[in-house]
Amino acid sequence: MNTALPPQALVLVVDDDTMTRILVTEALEPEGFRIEEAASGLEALAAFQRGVPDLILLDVAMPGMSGFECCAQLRLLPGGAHVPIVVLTGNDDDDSIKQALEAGASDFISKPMQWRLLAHRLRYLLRASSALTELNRIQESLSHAQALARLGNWEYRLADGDGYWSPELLRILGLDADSGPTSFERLLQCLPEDQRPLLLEAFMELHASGTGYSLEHRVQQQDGGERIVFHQAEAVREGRQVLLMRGTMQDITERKRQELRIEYLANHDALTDLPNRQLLNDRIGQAIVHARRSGLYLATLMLDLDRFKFVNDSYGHPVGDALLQEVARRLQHAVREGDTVARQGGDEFVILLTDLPDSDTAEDIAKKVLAVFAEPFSLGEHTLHVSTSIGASVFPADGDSGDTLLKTADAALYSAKDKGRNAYQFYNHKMGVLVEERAEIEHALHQALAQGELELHYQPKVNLVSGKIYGMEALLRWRRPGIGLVPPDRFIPLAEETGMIIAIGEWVLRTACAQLGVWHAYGFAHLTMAVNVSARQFRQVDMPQLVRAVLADCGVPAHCLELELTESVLMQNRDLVVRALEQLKEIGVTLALDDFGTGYSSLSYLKQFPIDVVKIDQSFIHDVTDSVDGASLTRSIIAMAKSLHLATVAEGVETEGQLGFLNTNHCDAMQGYYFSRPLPGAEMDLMLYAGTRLPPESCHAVAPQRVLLLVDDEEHILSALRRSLRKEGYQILSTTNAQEALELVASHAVGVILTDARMPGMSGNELLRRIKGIYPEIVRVMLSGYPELHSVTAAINEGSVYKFITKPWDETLLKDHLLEAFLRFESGVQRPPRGPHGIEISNRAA
Ligand SMILES: Nc1nc2c(ncn2[C@@H]2O[C@H](COP(=O)(O)O[C@H]3[C@@H](O)[C@H](n4cnc5c(=O)[nH]c(N)nc54)O[C@@H]3COP(=O)(O)O)[C@@H](O)[C@H]2O)c(=O)[nH]1
Repeated sequence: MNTALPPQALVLVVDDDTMTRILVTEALEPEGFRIEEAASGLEALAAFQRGVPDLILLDVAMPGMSGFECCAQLRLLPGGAHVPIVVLTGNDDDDSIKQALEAGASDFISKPMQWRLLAHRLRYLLRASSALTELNRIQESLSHAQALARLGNWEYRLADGDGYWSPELLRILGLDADSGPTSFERLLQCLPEDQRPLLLEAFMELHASGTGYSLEHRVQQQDGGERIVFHQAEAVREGRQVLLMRGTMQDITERKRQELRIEYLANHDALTDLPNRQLLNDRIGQAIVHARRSGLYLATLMLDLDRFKFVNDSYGHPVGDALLQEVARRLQHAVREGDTVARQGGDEFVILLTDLPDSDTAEDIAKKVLAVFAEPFSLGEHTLHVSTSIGASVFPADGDSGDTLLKTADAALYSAKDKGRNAYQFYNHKMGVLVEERAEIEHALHQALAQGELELHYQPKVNLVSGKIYGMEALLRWRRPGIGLVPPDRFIPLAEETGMIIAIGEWVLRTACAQLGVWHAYGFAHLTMAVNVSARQFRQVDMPQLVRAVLADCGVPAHCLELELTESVLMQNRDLVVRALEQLKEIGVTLALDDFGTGYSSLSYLKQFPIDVVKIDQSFIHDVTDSVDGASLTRSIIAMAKSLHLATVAEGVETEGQLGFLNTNHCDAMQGYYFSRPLPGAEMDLMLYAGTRLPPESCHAVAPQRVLLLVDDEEHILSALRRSLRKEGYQILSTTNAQEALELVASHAVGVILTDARMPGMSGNELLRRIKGIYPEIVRVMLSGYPELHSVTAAINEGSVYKFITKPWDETLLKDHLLEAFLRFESGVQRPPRGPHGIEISNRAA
């Protein structure tokens, strides 16, 4: 404790008697004090406000303001509360002493004073005051520290039963300082009844033997609130006798809450609040023990939502999350309270059914769970129809541990998915064989890359105008020791699932580019190489960076590398994929969309990605010669791709008929067994050196250009239209004169005519009527500032107009409508106008 005296302490001497002031000064100054004098109470107050002294000597009997009054007022001044004030009283004047102490005096000195001792007395008082100030400071600091640590303390003296509770202890107990005795009995009453025996026993032991205690218990505050405290106590003994007991009590409510929350989160899924995998495993373990004892059954139903990825990708993650929450809610309602619905992660849920009388009951519940999905899900503005697949396993038949029950349910889930969506499947032994087979392939595949068992075969792609090989597709094979050549379908899905596709995919890219580099070096510098990229590679690998590195390592120009992506690549995390594809385009790589037609393929969808090539899936090509649908779908895909300036490659061409169809419809390139199967690099060398190609009669001429005729009597309209359409790749003819339009149609292979309605000489209606009569295949579009009903109905009645576009036109829609008109022209079908009265006026989306 710092109780050093101030050097040259300042003493304010307040006395109306000049002689007393002089004598005090004479006695104190030689002892090192500084003196300030005041002859009245008012002077004293003024002097105090000029500078706070270290001590005040104050006469009580003064005219005007008395010493008592002055003392009381000094105490109220800033800094006045703790200054020692010593009053000067008459000898044995008990009343004055009492009155002065009540007014706030610290001490008194009776007159006549003993001048010799005065300095000693004042020094002692100054030291005591300094010690008191320091004590107050420490007390305050301790209180702050206790409040900060939420830790209070108590003491209990056995001799007199007196005790002390710190302010923080009172706060923890929810009590006021003056709300009663600080006894142990009262402390005990602060605990809820069920907790009291715990503390009582510990306290008795402390009292009897001095053994300290550490307890966690609850306390009940007066307002009903409860806190959790960590309570420690010890005894101070003299010999065997306990003199004092003291303890601390720390409020650990928040920490406890957080611990409980952490424990909860460790066992629950944050999105749905359902038990997570860890808690589920625990529950299955307990349920197995219980089922063994009771002889009852239990079942695990493993659910995987059908096409959940599509929901996430199409509507965004917030909708996906809301769907998972709603599924969790419905599943909980569908089962009994004692059953567990858990979320394994992603869109996978597991239901643990306990206390089943037989395994048929599990089947009934599986049906009930499927029915839960019958009702569409209303998620904000979206209404979604979602189904699930369920794989089920039953204890004890399908597994006697949590792990095996989940594995067998998972195998059954695979089979349920295979059956199609919205189905359940119980585990059976055959699935077990498949599971083992998978495990074995997985193990062997791990070795395959390191042991050089993977190889690439190359399938040529042929240009259908020149008939020449212009590129290759690299196709992976696994030469498995003792088994032979394993096709990729048998192991790529597994490699995808396990993540091995990352290393394998990089090996494929490097090997294919290295082979391309060799072919370029041997004079086949025009060749391109297509490499398949899986969805997981795109998700987990920085593809642009990898491609850049591989191209640099192999010395292959970027435009010669083509990456084949499936729609599953595009459908995941759309923004990320678009960014990566744009970077790949910047590098100069060609991007092809593989297996087109099998997924969600649509025109608008294709427009979103920087794709260069569309590969028409072999299932369509297979059908072109013997199915009307196959033929018309393939024709539409080719026309649609052309309209987007994308090249088309037909996959899986096996027959001359298929090739003929592709030529007739101006497909750009083909690939398939008709020309060559995929071959090892060395065999492909021979084919390249031999210059193998399609004969000219198996090829077609360059596709004719689309010819558009614009007719309007106003030249500025024509030039605005030409400007709007200049990048669409059309051959544009234009005229201000309807008669000349007829001549242009006669001399050019016009596909679509776009004409103004009102023109001098011959109206647009008349012009189109004549064109329809002579060239019915030309698609006729009217551009009119006056969509008057009579001219529209006349044109419709005659079937002479395919579409109306009103002036002023929306540029994007104009392009879309003309493109649609050309597609119609190319498919050879003139569709009648539509709408409630057969009218279609198209300056807005039709
Ligand atoms: N992520 C990766 N996927 C790859 C890789 N290598 C191949 N694959 C994919 O595996 C699938 C099966 O490929 P594969 O067994 O090689 O079959 C290809 C051709 O052999 C086959 N094909 C070619 N022409 C014909 C034909 O005339 N008839 C017929 N029945 N089949 C034919 O088609 C497959 C072409 O594949 P693609 O052009 O990619 O669609 C397949 O999906 C491959 O993509 C790899 O390294 N990584």
